[in-house]
Amino acid sequence: MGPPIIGVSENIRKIRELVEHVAHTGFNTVIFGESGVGKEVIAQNLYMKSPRMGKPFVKINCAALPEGLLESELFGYERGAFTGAEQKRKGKFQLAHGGVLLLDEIGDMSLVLQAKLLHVLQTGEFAPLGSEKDIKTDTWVIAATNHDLKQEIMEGKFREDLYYRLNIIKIVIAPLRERPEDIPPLIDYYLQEFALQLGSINVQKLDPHVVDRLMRYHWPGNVRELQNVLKRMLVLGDADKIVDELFEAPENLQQTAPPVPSPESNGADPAPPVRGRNPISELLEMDNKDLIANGAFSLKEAKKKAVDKVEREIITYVLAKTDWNRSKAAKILKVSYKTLLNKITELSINPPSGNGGYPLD
Ligand SMILES: Nc1ncnc2c1ncn2[C@@H]1O[C@H](COP(=O)(O)OP(=O)(O)OP(=O)(O)O)[C@@H](O)[C@H]1O
Repeated sequence: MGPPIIGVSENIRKIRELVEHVAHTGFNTVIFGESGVGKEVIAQNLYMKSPRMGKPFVKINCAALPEGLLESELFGYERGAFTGAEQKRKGKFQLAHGGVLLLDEIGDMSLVLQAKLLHVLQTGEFAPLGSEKDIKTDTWVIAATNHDLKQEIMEGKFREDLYYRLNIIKIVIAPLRERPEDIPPLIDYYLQEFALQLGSINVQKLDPHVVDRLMRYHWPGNVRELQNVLKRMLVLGDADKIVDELFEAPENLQQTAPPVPSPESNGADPAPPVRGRNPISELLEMDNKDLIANGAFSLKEAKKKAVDKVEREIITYVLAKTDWNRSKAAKILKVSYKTLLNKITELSINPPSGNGGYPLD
């Protein structure tokens, strides 16, 4: 079964406590959190600490299957229930009987299936497709989602009655970037795990400055992404280069996580900037080393670059909002049409390719 719940943050400590309290109750539970944040681990730990341990733990991803297939996977079917149903087949509710059914990505379930699920939760019974007879099920349903279900209810995409049925216990896992203190223990745990998997006896430790940099990264893929980085480090070595690449990936340039105060600093000292890029080099689109090399940097030059960058961003934003209509954009920006044309040329602002250039305006 899955790993223990690793982490020292307030968020993870509270969740560990909650798991201890909830596991024996079998109350329906919804686990909220971004992808890769550990929703399945929490569900597995709930199961492992419950009296249902040893009975089946069944998982189904509601986002991965089209409605018809998801329905037959959940409830099963009789022979001849639909074209192609040559054999009777048990559904996940039957397979999970006595144990746990994890409904992953519940926010993606269609309204029709939501109604069926609600019925099972209310009555403890369901009928496989093509069957007249109801089957009893004693299944602990744990749902997971990275959607805001309250918002989905407002938009008419998720049933409110189902939400309240499922959501007796609510567990919210914070993204990894909001709990960087969990990164060192996760690193220790997974380096050991992966070293074992690779058959190596010597478990490597990461250099503290590498750990420090990893704590500043914003981890869009959360713990799953951290695992992948650690695997790369074990196989390829050169941890520093791997972290450089992490920060230099184009989608990550603007998104360094806020500095993490070190325990000694009482939060008062700003953390040192990440090597390679910092907010100034970001703004000026230069690497740190170029910034201070051979007189390439002057306040005047820096100011011009920064102003150009801001102007380019604002003008592009307004043009995109006006469907690239320059006279409308000039009015919004309160500059003359001619000034805007000059800026567009000077700053090389073009509509996205495939947009067919500027419309006649
Ligand atoms: N707190 C944690 N302790 C130990 N391992 C963790 C923790 N959080 C996540 N992991 C590990 O990270 C990986 C991704 O976690 P998991 O599959 O539980 O995420 P998820 O939120 O269910 O993702 P998705 O929404 O994409 O299905 C797994 O291998 C899991 O074991």
